[in-house]
Amino acid sequence: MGLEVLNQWKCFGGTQSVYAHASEATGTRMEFSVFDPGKGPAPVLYWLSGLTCTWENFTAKAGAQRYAAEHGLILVCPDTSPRGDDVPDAADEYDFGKGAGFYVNATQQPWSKNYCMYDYVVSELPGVAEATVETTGQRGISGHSMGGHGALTIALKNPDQYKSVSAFSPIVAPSQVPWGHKALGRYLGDDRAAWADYDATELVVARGWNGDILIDQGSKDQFLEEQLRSTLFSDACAKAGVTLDLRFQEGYDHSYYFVASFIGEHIAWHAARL
Ligand SMILES: N[C@@H](CCC(=O)N[C@@H](CS)C(=O)NCC(=O)O)C(=O)O
Repeated sequence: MGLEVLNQWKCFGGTQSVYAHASEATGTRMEFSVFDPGKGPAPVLYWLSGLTCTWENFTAKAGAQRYAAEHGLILVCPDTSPRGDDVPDAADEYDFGKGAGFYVNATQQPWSKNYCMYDYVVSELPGVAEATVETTGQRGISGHSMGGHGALTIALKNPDQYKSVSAFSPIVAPSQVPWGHKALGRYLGDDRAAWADYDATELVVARGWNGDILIDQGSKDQFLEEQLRSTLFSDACAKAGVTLDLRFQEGYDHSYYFVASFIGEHIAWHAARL
């Protein structure tokens, strides 16, 4: 399967690339970005973005390349859903359909044909993205909001594949918040047992985590109380005996200004563990 180079820029001594390919998991053309510091084999940090995003939000707004170059990490950022005219969507809803794949494998019609973002990120993207760079074989994962949910659930379910996990403003308990009720209910159906397999708060108790976890959460995040509810996850980690550093950052909101303010610390944190 061919890889199309959509763009390449020199950036902090390395290369920022954007690629497209035909995905087997989603049955669509998928785009993703890769930053390579270009100094030989490096670990890979996967970044999963939030609602309404593509690979571009993090790549253009977070300012992560400076720190990735400094610490010698490759960055890979996928899209947040399948795209294309033939892909079902909920056009008037920012929190469902395109731009809102929730990193699950949908089981319900009409979503199940294309909305297989879990398989895409876990089983297909690493092979495709890592063929463009030289890696050490080590992988970490992080993300923002819906992407924080993706990072936590994917790491907890695949500890052999991801050695480090962190998140910004993550959805930690989709089974208990409106964004999650809507997305999991429609992608997975009414059976709440199926939701538990994509719920970090449930997964950390069921599976544990052999390492520590870092979460940054803005205290003035407009979604904190209704949708994010970070302390549900810190309570679950305490119960599971998992070390979580949940940092409430005073005065910060949900935006990429917040992500940009702390991404350097997350990259250093991952680099120390990979
Ligand atoms: N008010 C936003 C709600 C969605 C939102 O805040 N999305 C976050 C992730 S949950 C984001 O990163 N948006 C894109 C950006 O800030 O670049 C909208 O409707 O676009």
